[in-house]
Amino acid sequence: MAEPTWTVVVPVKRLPGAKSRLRGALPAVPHEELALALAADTVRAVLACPAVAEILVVTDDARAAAELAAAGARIVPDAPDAGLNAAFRHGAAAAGRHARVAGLTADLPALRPAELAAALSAVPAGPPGVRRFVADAPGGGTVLLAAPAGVPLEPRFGVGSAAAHAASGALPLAGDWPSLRRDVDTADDLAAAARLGLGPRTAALLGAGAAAAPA
Ligand SMILES: Nc1nc2c(ncn2[C@@H]2O[C@H](COP(=O)(O)OP(=O)(O)OP(=O)(O)O)[C@@H](O)[C@H]2O)c(=O)[nH]1
Ligand SMILES: C=C(OP(=O)(O)O)C(=O)O
Repeated sequence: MAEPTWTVVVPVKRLPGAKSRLRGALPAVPHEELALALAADTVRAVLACPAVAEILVVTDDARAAAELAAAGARIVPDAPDAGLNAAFRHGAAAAGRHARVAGLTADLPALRPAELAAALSAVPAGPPGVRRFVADAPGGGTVLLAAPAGVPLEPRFGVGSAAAHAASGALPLAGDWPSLRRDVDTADDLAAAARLGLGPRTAALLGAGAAAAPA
């Protein structure tokens, strides 16, 4: 059984500008509803993960902040307002020096708490203090970056981030965690996530045709 030792930092962009590659994927659904649903299902799964002590959502979006705080997240204003890596660093700083911090993207609507727990449990607790990352399903991006206590997160998310994290000394975690690796950037990604089983907020938007994840 995983111990609740991790602080997970999840950045959420202001909804009107978020998930721009997904705009129009569900023509009947306002885009901001979809972006918020992806984040809400991600946060819900993190909160249900037995390895997680606290979730910090870094956002300046008032609507996302209200909903995710009500769900149980601690909201950290995106004071740097300088993109996702600055938001990750800011959240990690708010977590404190003694926390084990993991950064997670907010676009994982199929995430299963047990897969997140398995990935976090695969991070060695002791020396030498190397950061670990989980690449996304295509392999080029990153969904999770974890640092041992006292080690800076040093996030390098963005295009080609898996290679950037490796080049910065982080090691990949190799587990078979399909729901963790399934980030949603495009309509095809959303269909792939639906095949895995979506969380309830995103499933409701897709309608009765989408498979809901088991509780
Ligand atoms: N707080 C904060 N979060 C961000 C920022 N930029 C991206 N994010 C979040 O970082 C994560 C990964 O970002 P992307 O997958 O590139 O998401 P995106 O920028 O919303 O999507 P696109 O517009 O399609 O590039 C998502 O959880 C975003 O909400 C930012 O400037 N501030
Ligand atoms: C943020 C990332 O990319 P994407 O926008 O493709 O999810 C990443 O993989 O680091």
